Amino acid sequence: MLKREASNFLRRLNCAISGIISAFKRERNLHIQSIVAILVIIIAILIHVSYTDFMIILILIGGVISLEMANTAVERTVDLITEKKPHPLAKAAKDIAAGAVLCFSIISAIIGFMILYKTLL
Ligand SMILES: Nc1ncnc2c1ncn2[C@@H]1O[C@H](COP(=O)(O)OP(=O)(O)OP(=O)(O)O)[C@@H](O)[C@H]1O
Repeated sequence: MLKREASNFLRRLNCAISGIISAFKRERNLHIQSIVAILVIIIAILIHVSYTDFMIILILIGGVISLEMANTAVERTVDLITEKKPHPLAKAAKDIAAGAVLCFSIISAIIGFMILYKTLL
């Protein structure tokens, strides 16, 4: 029983890792966001942000990257269903998913600058 649970967990973990690899292979936005994330982490370390601020930065980075991956999943599902034929609902679904990433990215950038400003003051 426990062995089956463990094997199911490993199978799901393997699927999730495949999903991450698949998204990173094809999504240019994820490459850009990852480079920005690495730069932000390096700057945060160099200017000695507080432990709490560093955790906030990690949550924001995780949020942006996770939302981008969810956006990618929406895009691929829409393409699968519509076979890339134009449809107003397909447009709405993709635009709303992209809007969610934009909202969180803007909030993250604002919080990032607030942390930078507070730390350098
Ligand atoms: N089937 C469709 N019907 C109507 N409009 C669509 C459709 N597919 C895409 N669009 C419009 O084109 C825009 C770009 O779509 P696309 O699938 O190229 O996504 P993207 O945001 O450029 O992401 P990526 O380049 O990573 O695939 C969407 O945001 C949407 O407004």
